[in-house]
Amino acid sequence: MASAGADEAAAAAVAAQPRAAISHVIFDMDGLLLDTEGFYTEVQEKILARYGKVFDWSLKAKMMGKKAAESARIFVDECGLDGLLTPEQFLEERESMLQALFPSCTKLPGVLRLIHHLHANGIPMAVATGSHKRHFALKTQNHQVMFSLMHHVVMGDDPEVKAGKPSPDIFLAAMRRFEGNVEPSKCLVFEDAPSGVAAAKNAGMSAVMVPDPRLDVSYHKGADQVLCSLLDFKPIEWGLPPFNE
Ligand SMILES: O=P(O)(O)OC[C@H](O)CO
Ligand SMILES: [Mg+2]
Repeated sequence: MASAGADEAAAAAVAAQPRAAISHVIFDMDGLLLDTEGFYTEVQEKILARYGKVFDWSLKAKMMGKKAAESARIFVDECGLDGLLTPEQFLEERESMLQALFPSCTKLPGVLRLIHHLHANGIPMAVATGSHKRHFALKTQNHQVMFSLMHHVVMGDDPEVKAGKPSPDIFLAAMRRFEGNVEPSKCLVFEDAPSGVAAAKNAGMSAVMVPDPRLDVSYHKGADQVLCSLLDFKPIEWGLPPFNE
């Protein structure tokens, strides 16, 4: 067993050489802060079952994190539903089911601890979500306090977000809305989706991925760090103030 002295020396070494000198943090929302991805899966499984098809995780990996219209197009194309269902009909069909589910969403493990810690230490935070304004309101209605700690939120239907993730648009817009002149290399993005990790990297930022365990590990590549849960995040590795526990 390592001695207390050895533990302290290891912590000092990590602090002396962080992976990056992060000053600003940007969070994805669905599947990262809020446990909403299961709702999308459930509803999409139901719609696809009507066509005798099964919704699987390779399709999920392509759809998650995207703007609604983009993920609808992927759903129709990948499932071979052209001529049977348009992307617009798909969005309309899933809408009432999603609206009923979103308000009951819960926070994912470790979210509150990390956000309160960063806030207490004066680290500016933002949210960058592919969700549009109407869905954002439904998902966050029971999590207002947490979102009030964000400097700002950028949504998928924001005029500055021309293309959804993996385009860097949303993360660059989030970066520009912080006060001062913030460099991408100083921004750390937390994401659950492969397209979100790619968007962060395309923006020149660091990316910590917290994927669903059902997502194949081949989708982890590109992330600077992959964690099972936000509870495993060690701020000191990124030049951020350490937890006090
Ligand atoms: O993961 P987010 O927060 O970018 O949300 C994207 C979609 O709304 C859900 O996949
Ligand atoms: Mg997400």
